[in-house]
Parts: sequence; structure tokens; C-alpha cells
Amino acid sequence: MIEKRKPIEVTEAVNRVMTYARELTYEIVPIEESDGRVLAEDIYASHPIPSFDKSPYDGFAFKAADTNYASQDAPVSFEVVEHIPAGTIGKKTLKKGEAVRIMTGAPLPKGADCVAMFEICQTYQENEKEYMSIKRTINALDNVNRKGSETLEGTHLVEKGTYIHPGVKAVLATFGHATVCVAKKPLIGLFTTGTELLDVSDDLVPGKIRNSNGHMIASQINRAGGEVRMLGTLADDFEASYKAIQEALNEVDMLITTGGVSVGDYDLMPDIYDKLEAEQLFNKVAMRPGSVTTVAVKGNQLLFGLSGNPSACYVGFELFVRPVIQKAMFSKQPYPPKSKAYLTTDFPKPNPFTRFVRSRVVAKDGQIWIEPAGIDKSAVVTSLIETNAFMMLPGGTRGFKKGDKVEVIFLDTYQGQTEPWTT
Ligand SMILES: Nc1nc2c(c(=O)[nH]1)N[C@H]1C(S)=C(S)[C@@H](COP(=O)(O)OP(=O)(O)OC[C@H]3O[C@@H](n4cnc5c(N)ncnc54)[C@H](O)[C@@H]3O)O[C@H]1N2
Ligand code: MOO
Ligand SMILES: [Mg+2]
Repeated sequence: MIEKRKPIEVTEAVNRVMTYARELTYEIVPIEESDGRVLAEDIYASHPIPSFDKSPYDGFAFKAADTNYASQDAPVSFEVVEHIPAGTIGKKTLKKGEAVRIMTGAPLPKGADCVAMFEICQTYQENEKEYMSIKRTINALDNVNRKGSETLEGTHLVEKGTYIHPGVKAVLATFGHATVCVAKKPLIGLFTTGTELLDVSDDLVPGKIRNSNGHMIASQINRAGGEVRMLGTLADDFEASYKAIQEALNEVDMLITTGGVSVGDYDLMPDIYDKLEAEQLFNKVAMRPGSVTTVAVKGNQLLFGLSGNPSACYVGFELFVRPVIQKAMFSKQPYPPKSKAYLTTDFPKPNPFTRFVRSRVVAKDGQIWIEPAGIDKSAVVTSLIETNAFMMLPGGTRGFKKGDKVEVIFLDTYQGQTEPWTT
């Protein structure tokens, strides 16, 4: 008789794991290499934006008061005393009746307090001098992009733990961050286990399968922002596996194994954890797939024993490993965001445990819809092709109907949420 495992709720399991999640360290990289990294520092505005009063248009700058009596019948004329391209400071201080020809982005000259676009100005020459006339009044500060109007100096703009995407990068460049302080990627060791596993380049032979979990999890680690150390495949041999895992722990921040966590004769991971004297946080979770997911901790290192079944392995990673990676990289929103969507089709399966259906989410006619991405079985790999979300169906329910509103957990996003969602 094997020992019967006691399942715990998913939220409880996530919370137990997160108790051991800790922030790691940082490194400095050139801004060019910061895409997809995570900020390890808060970013403040080191100067106002704009940093000077500037023209938002190609046109003329002058004193607004000079147009007080301008009208269709009584245009007001200005002598154009200077041209100011962007990047150039005007030399003149404008006097009454004078204007400068100014380009978008150029600083307003001294004495000017407004801009008029070319389109509402007439230009002409007289006695080799350049003039501009205008037929309407302009108010002071009209068409002036004021210093600090976008951002005041000292404003807290980007929070430590933010994923660096093109918008964040633009702000980093704006404030002169040629190098960026980013979270060091947590180094995650990865073993696949199973005597049945072939390498991706091997020919298929009877009874064996190619190792898909290794490449899948490596890809999930990369997507989550971690760094993977591929440690290879372990045959189902206790001593060799124990030794390899023990040694690997010296080299990585955390360790993932796939397979060998259930109750089979060759499922060695539980005994390996025992021999390592690692404390098992749980070995059964009230979820499908991935119920056999086992997480242990040795010292301050987490050991994730993900299921061997591909879909279960995939779900186990997203629910338990990804938030730990996010936390390691200073994220204040480490959990995948949850919302609601409408089911496109009946889902008649009863759910004794909380079910995480690999699903495809689409926005259609102003609503979010969700549908299973393929066969809903733990051993299935092909349903992962179109998976961009999990449909989270609560335990104890008897199936759902087309049009029902269900909970959805998004996977293809770098914006997480602060609190763990509850099942
Ligand atoms: N008597 C019971 N049997 C099983 C139970 C149970 O509760 N009682 N749970 C089932 C569930 S649920 C799952 S999920 C699996 C979990 O199995 P393991 O995590 O122990 O994984 P393995 O036995 O090593 O492999 C399971 C399955 O996955 C294939 N596999 C393994 N590694 C890979 C890989 N790297 N790439 C692709 N496929 C892989 C392996 O060949 C097996 O078919 O246990 C059930 N059994
Ligand atoms: O761990 Mo199993 O995936 O629940 O099917
Ligand atoms: Mg097994």
C-alpha cells in the first residue's frame, strides 16, 4: 500500500512556495541590452520634461499682446528677425512687433510667449526684410509646450521591478541612463527525468518518446525572465539522480525537475527529497492538471518537482515557478493576472479539483472570450500550441455552458498583479 497524499488548495500551495521566494541581486547592463530585463532601481525624473519652453509647431513665435487688436480686417504684421531650428538657442530678445521663425521642438526665444502655426500666418518680403502677418488674436502661452508640463523634476516615474519594454526604455534614454541597473536573472537548474526520454535529435524508437518538457520549461523560464541551466536527462536510477541533484544545488538559485513525482515504482523524486533532507512543502495539490506537483525546500533553495505529463508540467511552472522568478527580480506584481471571460463553447467536464484548462483568449466585439486550446488532458502537448491563458474552473462544479462567465489567468503578459488570486 502506498501512502495516500493529502491535497492542499492551489492558493495555499502558492502561498507556501512564496514564503521562500526572495529578492536576488542586480547587475549593470548597457541600455542596448536591457530589453526584456527588469529594473532593479526606481527611476526618477532627473530634469523636467520638457526641460525648456518649446514650440510644438513649425510657425512663428512672438509676443501675444501684439495681436490684441488683430482681426480679419486688420491683420497685424511682424518683422521676422531670426530663424530658430530645433537644437538652436535664439540670440535675440524679441521686442514689440518682432517675431522669429521657429521649428517644432525649438526653444522659445526670450521675449516670446506664444506660437502661431505657419498655416494661419502670411509671409511676405519688403525692402529685403522678411515679414509675417496674422489676422487673429493669440493668447499668451498659446501653443507653448511649457517647461515641466509633462513631468516635474524629481517625479517617481518607474518602479523597481518593472519589466523593461519599449516605453520604459524611451524614458531611460530620456534621462540619460546609458547603463541600466537590472535584476540579475535567477539561475534555474533544469533536469528532465525518465528512462523513456530521447533527445530532440534522436530517432524515435519503440516505447520511447522525445523529451519535450526540457525545451518547454527552458522556454517558460526564458519567458518569465529567468536564466536556465540545462542539466540534461536523468535515467530513473536513484543513486545517480540523487548525486546529480545534490551537486546541481551548489550551482543554481533553484532547481526544477520534471517527472518522477507520482507514486510509480520509478517515481524517485519524493525519496530523493527525503535523502537530501529537503522539506516537502506539499506533494499533492487540489488542481488538474498538475495534482502531483511537489515542491521542497533545502536551506533557502526551492526544488520544484513538476509533473512529467507535459500539460501538467506547463501549468505547474506557470502557477508555482513563475511568481518565484518574478519575486526574485523585485516584481511587486509577481502573480499572473486574473480576470473574467465568456466561454465560447460548452465545457461539460465536472471539476472535482480546480481545473486549469489550457485555453485561448480572444477579444471580440468588445468582450473577452475564452475557449479550450485543445484536448484537456494532462498528458497532452498539442493543446499548448495555442494556449495564451488558463481557464480556471473551481473545484466542485459540474461543468459550464457556452456564454458562462469564467475566470481567466493571462499568460502572455508582462504586467502581473500584486495579490495572489484565490481559487
Ligand atoms: N497510481 C497513480 N498513478 C498516477 C497518479 C496517481 O495519483 N496515482 N497521478 C497521475 C498523474 S495526475 C500524473 S500528472 C502523472 C505524473 O507522473 P510523474 O510526475 O511521476 O511523471 P512520470 O511518471 O515521470 O511521467 C509521466 C508521463 O509523462 C511523460 N514524460 C515524462 N517526462 C517527460 C518529458 N521530459 N517530456 C515529455 N514527456 C514526459 C512520461 O513518459 C509519462 O507518460 O502520474 C499519473 N499516475
Ligand atoms: O498531476 Mo496530473 O496532471 O493532475 O493529471
Ligand atoms: Mg510517474
